[in-house]
Amino acid sequence: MSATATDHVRIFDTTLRDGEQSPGCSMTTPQKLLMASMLADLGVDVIEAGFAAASPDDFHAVSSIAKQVRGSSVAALARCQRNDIERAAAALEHAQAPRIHIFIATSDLHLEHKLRMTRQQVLDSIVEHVTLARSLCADVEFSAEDASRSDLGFLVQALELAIEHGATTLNIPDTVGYAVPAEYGALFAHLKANVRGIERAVLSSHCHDDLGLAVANSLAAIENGARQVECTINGIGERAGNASMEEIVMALRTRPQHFGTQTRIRTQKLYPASRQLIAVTGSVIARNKAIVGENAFAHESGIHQHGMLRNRATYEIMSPEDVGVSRSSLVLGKHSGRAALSDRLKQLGFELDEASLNQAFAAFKTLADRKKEVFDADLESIAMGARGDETGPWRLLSMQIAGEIGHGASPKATVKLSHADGRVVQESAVGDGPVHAMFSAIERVTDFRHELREYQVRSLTEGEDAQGEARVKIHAEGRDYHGRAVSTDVLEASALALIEVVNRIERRRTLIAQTEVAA
Ligand SMILES: CC(=O)SCCNC(=O)CCNC(=O)[C@H](O)C(C)(C)COP(=O)(O)OP(=O)(O)OC[C@H]1O[C@@H](n2cnc3c(N)ncnc32)[C@H](O)[C@@H]1OP(=O)(O)O
Ligand SMILES: CC(C)C(=O)C(=O)O
Repeated sequence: MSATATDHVRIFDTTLRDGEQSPGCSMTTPQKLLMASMLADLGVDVIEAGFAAASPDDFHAVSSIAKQVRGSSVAALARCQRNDIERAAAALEHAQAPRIHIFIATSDLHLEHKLRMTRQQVLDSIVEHVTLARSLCADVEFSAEDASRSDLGFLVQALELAIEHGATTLNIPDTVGYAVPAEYGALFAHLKANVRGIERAVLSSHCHDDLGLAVANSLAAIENGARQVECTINGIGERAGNASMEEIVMALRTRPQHFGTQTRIRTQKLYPASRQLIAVTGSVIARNKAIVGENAFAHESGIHQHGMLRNRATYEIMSPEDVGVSRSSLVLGKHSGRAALSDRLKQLGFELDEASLNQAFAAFKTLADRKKEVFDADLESIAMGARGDETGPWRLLSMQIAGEIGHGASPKATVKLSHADGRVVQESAVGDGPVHAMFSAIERVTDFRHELREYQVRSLTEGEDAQGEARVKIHAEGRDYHGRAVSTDVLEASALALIEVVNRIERRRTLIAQTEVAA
């Protein structure tokens, strides 16, 4: 495909090369292979697999990725040195779409103090090494390292020579994260207008985050003609990191009119890719990191939660599902209000009247002042305390235990329950003990499969007619439910605690069904 055949923004992912240059982010070859296949699946256009001449291990990683990855180009970085370029070409031998990426600095600072070369020597080196790379690979990218601090006239000269000798992508790195958006954008506009032969190449940005401007600078480059951006998952990279892929991709997607161009990334895979990188490197990200941070779609304050419940667009500019996060969460904490509490309680199967909700809300605020986050189990306890009578649909009419009780015995329980729809159902079951037998019988009556995770009974009062409390933790339909009931008979309390949970789950199912019908 010619450089100008399409106007989409190519994503050049350098997680495995520049990303790996972040201290603490080294990856083994199998880890790199895992990440590379994830990147290909994500839809990145180019995977920079490494710097083949850096070490035998790097060579092996690049060549393994080149052999295995299909669907994305695979690039290897090389200095303007024959050996580097030949090693890159050798490592890329089996790639479906290989790219040699060569670089040399163009700023006077780097020329004088690092390379100890004159401008003319750098120009000669570009000619020699772009020509060599092109003789070994049809796809050659040239990077003018420290471009943003280079003399503009000299930079134009260097880029023109690179195009003339076969480079098809011209990368303009802000190597030390020094540029600001207006300036970096203007640099691209100038190059687009003034570099001879630029229409034969794709202009590319490569931004570092030393001033926290890597993404803003990349977007300014796109606004001014860049059609490749170099970036990394989670923004990892040398020093403060590189531009973060997920932020660039979602900025283009969220503001299509503004940018007028898109990437080909499958955005639903952004969050899984971010999690996989964290798992591989052990390098965590800030909770508030845009797009993929733990808090990116979490809403805590009452006014926001109230707005979200009415219409998500009030406080969300993109949907979490679009980046692979299953749903936004209303985190219940000290800043939450009644709307969010009532919504979460409904999801847990509690329909509270206004007085009970007010009582629950007061208890919730007291707890939230003491705890950073209030969990579902806390809410269940609060709701159970606030609610008056059991609200069905199942009601216990009678229960009987027959047979011996004790080691090796198999007592039989018979329970009779009524349902709000008019049914009266009786079932029996045997079990290892009376509670087991009774829970099995209730399971038969309600036709509801569950797994008992925890069961506790305790005495609340003293004496022969002491009140016994039973608590159950049930795992059903992918989550845990807590139930509690009180009776002078602990077996009855146990049955009521289980029925309490069964009822909540049934009410929750009804609520979901009603919501789906309404939607
Ligand atoms: C901005 C960037 O991210 S650039 C990429 C950074 N990545 C890496 O450095 C990859 C890991 N690097 C390495 O493993 C090693 O540095 C190696 C194997 C590449 C080189 O190691 P050494 O040969 O010991 O050189 P060393 O790292 O000390 O110095 C770099 C040399 O490359 C030269 N050099 C730097 N950039 C270039 C370039 N683009 N083209 C040609 N020569 C270059 C330097 O002038 C220096 O040369 P000198 O030794 O003659 O003074
Ligand atoms: C080699 C180039 C692309 C680079 O990593 C930089 O300039 O930061």
